[in-house]
Amino acid sequence: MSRIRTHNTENQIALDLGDDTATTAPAPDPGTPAVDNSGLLASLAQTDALLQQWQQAQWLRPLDVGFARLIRALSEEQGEPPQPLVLLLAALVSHQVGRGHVCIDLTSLLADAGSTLSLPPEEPARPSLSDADAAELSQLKPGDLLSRTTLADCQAALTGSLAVSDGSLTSPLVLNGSRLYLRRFWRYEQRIADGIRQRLALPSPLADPESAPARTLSHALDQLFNSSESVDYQKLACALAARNRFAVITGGPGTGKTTTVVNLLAALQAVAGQDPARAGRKYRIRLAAPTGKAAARLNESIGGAVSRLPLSDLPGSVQLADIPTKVTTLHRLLGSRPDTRKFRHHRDNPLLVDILVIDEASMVDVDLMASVFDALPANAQLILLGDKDQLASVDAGAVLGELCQRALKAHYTPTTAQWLAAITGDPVPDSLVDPDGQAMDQAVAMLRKSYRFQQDSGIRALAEAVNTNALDSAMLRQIRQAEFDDVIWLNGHTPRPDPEQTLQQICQHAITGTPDAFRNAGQGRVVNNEPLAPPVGYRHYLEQMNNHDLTSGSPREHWDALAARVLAAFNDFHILCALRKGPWGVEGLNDRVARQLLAQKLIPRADGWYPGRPVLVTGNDYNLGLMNGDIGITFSLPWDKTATDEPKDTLRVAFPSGDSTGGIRWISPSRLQQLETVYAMTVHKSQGSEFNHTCLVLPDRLSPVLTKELVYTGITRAKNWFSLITGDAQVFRDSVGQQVVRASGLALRLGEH
Ligand SMILES: Nc1ncnc2c1ncn2[C@@H]1O[C@H](COP(=O)(O)OP(=O)(O)OP(=O)(O)O)[C@@H](O)[C@H]1O
Repeated sequence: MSRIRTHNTENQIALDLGDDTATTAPAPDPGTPAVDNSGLLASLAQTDALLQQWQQAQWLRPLDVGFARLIRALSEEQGEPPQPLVLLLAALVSHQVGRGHVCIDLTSLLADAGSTLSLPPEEPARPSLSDADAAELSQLKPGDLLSRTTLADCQAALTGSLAVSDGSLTSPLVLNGSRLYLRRFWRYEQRIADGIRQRLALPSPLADPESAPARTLSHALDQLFNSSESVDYQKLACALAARNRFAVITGGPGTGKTTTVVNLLAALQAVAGQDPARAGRKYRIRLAAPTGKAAARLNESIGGAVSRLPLSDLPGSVQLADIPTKVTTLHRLLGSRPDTRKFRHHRDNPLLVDILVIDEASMVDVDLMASVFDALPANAQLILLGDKDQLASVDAGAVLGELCQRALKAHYTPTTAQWLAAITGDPVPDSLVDPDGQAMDQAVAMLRKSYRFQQDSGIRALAEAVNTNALDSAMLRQIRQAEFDDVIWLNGHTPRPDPEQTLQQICQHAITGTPDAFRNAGQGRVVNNEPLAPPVGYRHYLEQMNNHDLTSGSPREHWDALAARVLAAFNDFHILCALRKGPWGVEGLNDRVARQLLAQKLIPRADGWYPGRPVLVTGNDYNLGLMNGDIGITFSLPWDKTATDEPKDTLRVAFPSGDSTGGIRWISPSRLQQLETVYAMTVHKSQGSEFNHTCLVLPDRLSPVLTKELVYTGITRAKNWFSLITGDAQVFRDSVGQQVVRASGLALRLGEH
């Protein structure tokens, strides 16, 4: 039987899923959707009509329907029209990729189509839909259509289709057991799995604990760690990661991921320095993060950690210059080019690197992770750092989460446990040993102790309660009654508050940070032996902005220093939302907060460009050196005066330089293309950031985006103060009960070998 092939590349047929206009397949005549007696769609035309209706109701994207049509057109071109079920599944797998899944798991789909697909969505259908159409839609949900379909039916229809293969052919769809993929995503997953497996199979020169390199490692770790704990998980993570060409170090906020990786790099350089075969040549190390913001944050923390290294105590004459402190974005590292998702570095032009460390790896999607593996030399070491419990990447995949699925119990084999004990001197707890541990388990280390938060920290206790599904009435009472020093639930006593009043309360909170609501009005806290200022709101940075005596004659450095202070002050408070749209979302709250700031005369206007406007960059701009996620603040500067004119103020947006110099880039608003005002941002966008005081706003209705991971990520963005405001108290509790489960086959593939 002949199979559908792509014309030139596999991507052509798999469509560019970022581009809604990518398909040209015509829309066949819509008939009236109907189901036959078996509950299945009777014809291709009816299937198409149904998909079109779902598109009209915004249940599906035009891209999803376009993809199904393309499958039909290509099959018909080859004289074998597909079954209606194949078209339906094609549209649904495309829909799932749009929701962050790498594939669709047919077993879950058939067991509970409604929640697997999140269809119908909880948001109301488009208002333009007529009552009759809406009524019809309500009868034809994917769950109803598939209620009498079995996995065997799906597999038979798919394997009988020209558009589907097991991956050995360049068909647009790939079926692997019960998982159906768009081919492009199947390839990403395969490239990642191959890259990991190949690295895990490489022999390690450290495998024999009695060998010279292993003894050097052990000696270096002893110098780097001097914990009195019975098991030092940081030291254990270093040893494990040193042994493998691929390793993952996961841990919650402040568990010492940065500290651990700096020690690891120092230990590896010590081993390299002692290795006669390398003749003193140290490893070429690069540090990267998925966003500019995450890279900047690591830049800030890594310098300090490197400067504290006891280098003179280490073997191998490790120098400060051997440990990098500059962090770049992954896109920059790989060499992104405008208008293509192909990078400059790939298999045929690999990166010149021996060790690559990626921080905030939970934000890396399958597409980017596959590109990382492509660009790495085969024997280069890859170390992923991140918090497995955070939200997964915005785009498809949850690579870090999947790799860390078994991290809690570790599953180290007795061999690994003995090796770790020999190298670190600490016995591995029995609870972490499993004779049936898989190869991947031997490369994952979890940090288990938070050093950033004090024992009595409410932020830490609340984050842990959310993460472990232990949000009990005692915890709710504690945050309602401000029993912790650092956490408040501003309207926690009101189960269903008046929406308008709550939105006003959010705006007021945004201005002052409501210090009085915190225990002791936020006074008297000491953190790291330093007194901590009470929590603030946005008034704080706006006052900093106006509180200066600079003039048009002031040197540029003074303006830079002012901008740096204002940007730092802006980091002292932030509102995070679960949603983008609506009054509880970023769009509604940005508008409201701006109007409130205007009403209080803290800003001169509430729309367009004005001094004080904070902006979030929403796309990479390599010409300007700005990355998606960068935050800048608009200033009015007296710089453009000419000799004869009156001084004329000019608006410029100040952005941190993004390197470790702490410099400022001043950019004219007219040059900025992709941005939005950022008094409020989504929790998704806030990943990789940290704010002194974080306010999490949850809406008045539950929706599928409100999950445990979202709430946990929101809470852990708070460094010293956390406030919660809810449109409905129950929504907070219910959100924590919902979990993100992203369909993917990566863990399975790695477990198979
Ligand atoms: N073993 C340790 N003993 C004492 N303090 C430590 C230890 N490890 C880390 N710290 C301190 O804890 C704080 C957090 O450490 P670090 O920045 O390495 O954690 P992280 O996991 O990278 O944090 P984040 O969640 O911000 O990414 C730092 O102040 C660091 O100096």
